[in-house]
Amino acid sequence: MKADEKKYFPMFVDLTQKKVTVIGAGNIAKRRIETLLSFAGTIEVIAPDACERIKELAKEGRLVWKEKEYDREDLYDADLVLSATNNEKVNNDVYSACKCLGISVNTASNRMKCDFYFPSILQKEETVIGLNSAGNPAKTKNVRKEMQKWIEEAGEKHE
Ligand SMILES: C[C@@]1(CC(=O)O)c2cc3[nH]c(cc4nc(cc5[nH]c(cc(n2)[C@H]1CCC(=O)O)[C@@](C)(CC(=O)O)[C@@H]5CCC(=O)O)C(CC(=O)O)=C4CCC(=O)O)c(CCC(=O)O)c3CC(=O)O
Ligand SMILES: NC(=O)C1=CN([C@@H]2O[C@H](COP(=O)(O)OP(=O)(O)OC[C@H]3O[C@@H](n4cnc5c(N)ncnc54)[C@H](O)[C@@H]3O)[C@@H](O)[C@H]2O)C=CC1
Repeated sequence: MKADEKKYFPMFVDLTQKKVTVIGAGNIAKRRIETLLSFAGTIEVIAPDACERIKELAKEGRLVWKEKEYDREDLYDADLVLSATNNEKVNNDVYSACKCLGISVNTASNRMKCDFYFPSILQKEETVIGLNSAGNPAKTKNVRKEMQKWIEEAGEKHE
């Protein structure tokens, strides 16, 4: 099957007892961590430098930031790995190591190196809507914005 003919199955996964290891602590890592905060048991971030928000979350004890460059050892106790550094070589190494270790991995810089795609998420009470467009993030972002409007409008109608 060609990559652009694939469809991704929306499996709703229990991460509450799992450890998610994020390599990199820039914009993309931050965006994804903000989403994961209410779902994942433990979040560990590996990066020599982190954006302000990630530093703040580390201070608040909501994640663990290891201020260092990535080593393969960082992956050993991970249940799920997100690789989001701005260094393609590092992202590729994280991907290869995870494949050897049997850990599910997402590589933000390369759609071909993902066991799963990171969803766009909408939440209302206990309902979670996860969106994916089989590798078309711009489309997903537009659909998310449209749906957000519908949900807000529907809420207003019921007030
Ligand atoms: C395949 C996928 C794999 C994965 O990473 O999971 C992937 C891959 C890549 N994205 C890239 C670029 C951008 N991605 C976004 C945004 C989002 N990307 C997300 C998911 C995914 N992105 C996965 C499948 C998505 C699907 O099919 O639905 C979202 C849903 C979730 C999230 O990131 O939180 C979030 C929208 C959230 C929302 O707004 O609701 C924006 C826009 C922006 O940032 O504002 C840009 C800028 C340009 C543009 O618009 O295209 C690049 C090139 C990187 C480079 O330049 O090197 C790659 C690499 C590649 O394609 O190989
Ligand atoms: N999938 C997606 O939605 C998108 C993916 N991207 C991809 O994500 C990558 C990251 O983007 P941003 O977060 O904006 O970059 P950024 O420059 O904000 O952050 C990069 C982070 O990687 C860390 N890093 C660099 N070398 C490292 C190493 N050896 N070990 C551990 N951490 C290391 C840095 O300390 C920094 O925290 C981009 O290179 C791009 O390819 C970009 C836009 C959207």
